[in-house]
Amino acid sequence: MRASLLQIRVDEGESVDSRRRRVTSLVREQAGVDLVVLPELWTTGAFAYESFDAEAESLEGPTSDAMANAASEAGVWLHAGSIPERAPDGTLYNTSLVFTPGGELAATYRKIHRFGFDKGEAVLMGAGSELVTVRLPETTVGVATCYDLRFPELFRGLVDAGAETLVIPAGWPERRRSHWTLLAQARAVENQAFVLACGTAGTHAGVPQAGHSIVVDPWGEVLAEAGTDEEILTVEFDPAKVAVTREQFPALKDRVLGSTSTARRQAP
Ligand SMILES: O=C(O)CCC(=O)C(=O)O
Repeated sequence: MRASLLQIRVDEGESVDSRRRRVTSLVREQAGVDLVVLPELWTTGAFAYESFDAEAESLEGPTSDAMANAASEAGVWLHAGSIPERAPDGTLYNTSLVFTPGGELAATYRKIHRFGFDKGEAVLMGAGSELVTVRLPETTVGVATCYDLRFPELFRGLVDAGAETLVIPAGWPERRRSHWTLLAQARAVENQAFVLACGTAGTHAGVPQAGHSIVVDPWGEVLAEAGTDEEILTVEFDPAKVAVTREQFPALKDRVLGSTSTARRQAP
């Protein structure tokens, strides 16, 4: 299976419209790969909080339209990263869009863990609540977004739902790049799954982006890693390696869920 991660440069020197046109062309040029992945909130930038409201769109908005057309023109599965979605009730969500090679919207995922603590995305957007997997011909993809990477229980839920390849669009800051790489490898090792994590390049809202999009195999080996600037990272991988790894080193079968009942019995 071949995948291209499009590590898009997101900075204020380029308008949202111009970036949307540029990214649409880049997706069209990926004909021949099976899966294309874009980063989180690449229209606005993940830290451009003040533009979320103005640039929010519905699931039938300009980004969704452009991505549907680009996916069908290229004939690829497209994880189009995420958009600031305005839901019918007015709530904003950080919503990922996955398109089939025919350009149909196969799945949406509203980011569950919002970043910012008591500001930014955490107060401007609503939280998703549903785990999402998508069946591709070669593999079952589990989707998560950026800050979700820090929450291993979400990924265990995706594995329980059948995920073999974990796709994670992000707008991860340069300041915590070491966490990004470490956590991507950790999620791959502990879940014995491929991890395809696609970040952004550039600087927006004063936050330099880490870049370093990364593809990790179920043994934790890094198959490909981008630099810091805009880059297309194309990688070939064998989805069958997930079953082989899980069979040869069946750690997932040894999961034991802890219980608090023992501790309660021992309490005075
Ligand atoms: O967890 C981090 O360090 C970065 C998360 C983030 O930037 C995001 O979710 O947008």
